[in-house]
Amino acid sequence: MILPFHPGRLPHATQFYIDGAWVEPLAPRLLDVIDPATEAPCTAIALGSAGDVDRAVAAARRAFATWSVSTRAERLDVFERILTVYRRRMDDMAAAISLEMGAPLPMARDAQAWAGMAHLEETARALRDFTFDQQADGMMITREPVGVVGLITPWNWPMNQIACKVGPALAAGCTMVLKPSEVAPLSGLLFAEILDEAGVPPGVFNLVNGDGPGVGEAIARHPDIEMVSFTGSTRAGTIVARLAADTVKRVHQELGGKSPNIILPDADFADAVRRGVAGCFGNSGQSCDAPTRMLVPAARMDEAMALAAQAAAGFVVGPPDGADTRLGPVVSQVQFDKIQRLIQTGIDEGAVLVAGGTGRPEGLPVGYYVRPTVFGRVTPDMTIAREEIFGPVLSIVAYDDVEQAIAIANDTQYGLAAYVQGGDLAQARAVARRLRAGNVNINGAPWTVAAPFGGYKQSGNGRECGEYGLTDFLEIKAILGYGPDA
Ligand SMILES: NC(=O)c1ccc[n+]([C@@H]2O[C@H](COP(=O)([O-])OP(=O)(O)OC[C@H]3O[C@@H](n4cnc5c(N)ncnc54)[C@H](O)[C@@H]3O)[C@@H](O)[C@H]2O)c1
Repeated sequence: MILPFHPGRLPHATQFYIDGAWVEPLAPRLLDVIDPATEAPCTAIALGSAGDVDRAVAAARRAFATWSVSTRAERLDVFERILTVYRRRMDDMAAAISLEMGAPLPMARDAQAWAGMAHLEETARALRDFTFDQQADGMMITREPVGVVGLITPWNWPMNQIACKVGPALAAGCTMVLKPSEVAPLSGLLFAEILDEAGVPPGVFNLVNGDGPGVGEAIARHPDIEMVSFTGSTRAGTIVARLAADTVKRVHQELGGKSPNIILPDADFADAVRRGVAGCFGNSGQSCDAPTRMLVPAARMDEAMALAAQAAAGFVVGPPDGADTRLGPVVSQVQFDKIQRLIQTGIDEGAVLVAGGTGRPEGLPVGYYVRPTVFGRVTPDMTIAREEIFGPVLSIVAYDDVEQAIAIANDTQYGLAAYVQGGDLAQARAVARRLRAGNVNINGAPWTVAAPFGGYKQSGNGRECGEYGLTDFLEIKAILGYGPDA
């Protein structure tokens, strides 16, 4: 059994991890960390400034001289040590994530904290087999670390995102400054403790907490940072890209989504609808790749609405440590208010509410709890079919034929993920190829950490996970002079 996390277990919450040591911020400024289940502060962190970023970048720059030329074996050894400590502290990590962002404890352990470990394992595997040098056509093509990197992460899958950046940066030979989300900073602090105990060389990994304008923007514009890898909203991602342009940084963005889920006419319909509802509501709807637009044949809209409403009723909302809880609170007042506003907009624009609605679920007057909500007869132009809601809110949209389904699916500024359900696998695969998204899942195929993850269009650029993630942290150098007359 996982015990709820006590913030007293994080003795360095108001410090930063720079050059292998816990240090005080240059100018103390505190921010309460709010437990979304109680709406009360559970601890406080320090918010950093551009000066703190300078210190961290200087440490990373010094460490780059040695870490960038470390051997594969030395890096793999560091991964092994990190994983040993991570596995030992897995329950602590799960409890910290549950406290900071509200995930039910079992999910916080078996999905959230687990994902961090799985990405580190997969990155180590990719590193073991990776080809850094290739000789061909009189050249040596060699892949080298891109340099000092800035990593900015969100609150919704906090360790998943941190591991997806820190892992490949380490494997590539980069040194780094991480800024976790200030909304959910406990897991990042715990992760820094893990790397410290694992003996990651000083300066290779640095953590500065802070908000977007104070620390995120200082990272984005810093002249001594060569690349910034950002996961978060499209709004903040574009600010980062603009600020990074002056120093011609490489910018890797993992941004928002509004992913379609096409249920083809020959799918096992009841199963597909139920799976779609579960996919949309998981993590209280706070996943960038959630299938939030369910596309069904027009003739089966009523059936889809009934099945989805029935499925929604099975999602017990409650406190993260509740025995029956499937959905915890959403992360913050800001998110709660945004979701409420968008549910109301769905009603106002004429979508048919078949489950949930505005207000808190019965019996949960405190905490950012949202009613699992399903709208039917949503048209593609409605706000709830276009905007990322980031809560447990499903929109069911009708299509007349498969061509129209594909057109509706692709009619979005986003392109992160897509889903296809169908009996004829060849047809489902053909539809998958026509969807403009970085990940397409057919018939609920099991997820794998080896799958490259990233967006088309305004969902971002670059790819994370495994070998593809590692590649994104490398520069390519051609050394001519390997020909027959060299
Ligand atoms: N594509 C993906 O892989 C992926 C994964 C998870 C989340 N997301 C997206 O993240 C969003 C939710 O996360 P969020 O609310 O934490 O996003 P957010 O953009 O508010 O914050 C993300 C991070 O960016 C920082 N930030 C905010 N403003 C900034 C600025 N001006 N300059 C630099 N940094 C800034 C924040 O402090 C935080 O660390 C959703 O849109 C979701 O789709 C995408």
